[in-house]
Amino acid sequence: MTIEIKDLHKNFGKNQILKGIDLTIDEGHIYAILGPNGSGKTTLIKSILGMVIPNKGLIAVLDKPIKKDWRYRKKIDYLPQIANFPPNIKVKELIHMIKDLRNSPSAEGELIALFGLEPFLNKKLSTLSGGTKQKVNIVLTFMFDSPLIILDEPTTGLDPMALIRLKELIQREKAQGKTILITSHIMQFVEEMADKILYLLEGEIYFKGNIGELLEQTGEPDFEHAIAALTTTGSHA
Ligand SMILES: Nc1ncnc2c1ncn2[C@@H]1O[C@H](COP(=O)(O)OP(=O)(O)OP(=O)(O)O)[C@@H](O)[C@H]1O
Repeated sequence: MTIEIKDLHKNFGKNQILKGIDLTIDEGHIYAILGPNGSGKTTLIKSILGMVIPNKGLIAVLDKPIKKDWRYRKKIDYLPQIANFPPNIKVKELIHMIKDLRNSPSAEGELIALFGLEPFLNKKLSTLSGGTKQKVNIVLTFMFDSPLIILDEPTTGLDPMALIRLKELIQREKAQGKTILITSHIMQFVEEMADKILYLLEGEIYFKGNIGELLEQTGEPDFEHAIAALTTTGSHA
């Protein structure tokens, strides 16, 4: 398996966000991490990345516990929900900076062409539109060749053409046997991309399974209504 999580707890002050998450993420699948706003999706992702330190529990990535050993991070490509890069640097400078930091082979040229970013390479980040910034972030995420890819709200601000490109890119990575975790509130995107659904509610994994199982369990006619039904009624999976 790629990731194993046991009894993971995270509090922010008195706020219990994750209340005992047990989860196995298998290689070669696309997992959607779903749940209402504030349910802890980003907290779970950041725990896997070592950016949030759990209060209790164990996380192992690629068969190694992540505690006190940060080298595993080189095996993960991460697209954050909100990327905070210095506004005054140019797109090509940012790409070079990230390449230098990672010091791994990268394939940014093809991705720049795929998302039509050539005209923006000499522009400062602060002058870009939201969607163009997101395309730059996608290039930064996909230009390395890591076995695990984590995408937090990857579709934000993308136009239809860029969305099609992103979907092709994700499928291509999956076909190479990579493991991909995605959070998104766009149910059509999730339905098209994910083969496993994880639904977080009140600090626990409330549902885990594929879309067929979700429809069967909720008795709803389609995916969007099934997810909505999990929030309001439903029973533990
Ligand atoms: N650093 C922090 N300090 C205090 N509280 C935090 C911190 N990070 C997250 N939280 C709280 O933890 C809860 C879960 O946040 P998180 O961002 O994980 O939710 P989410 O499921 O990703 O939400 P969304 O769908 O809105 O992106 C929220 O109530 C949030 O306010």
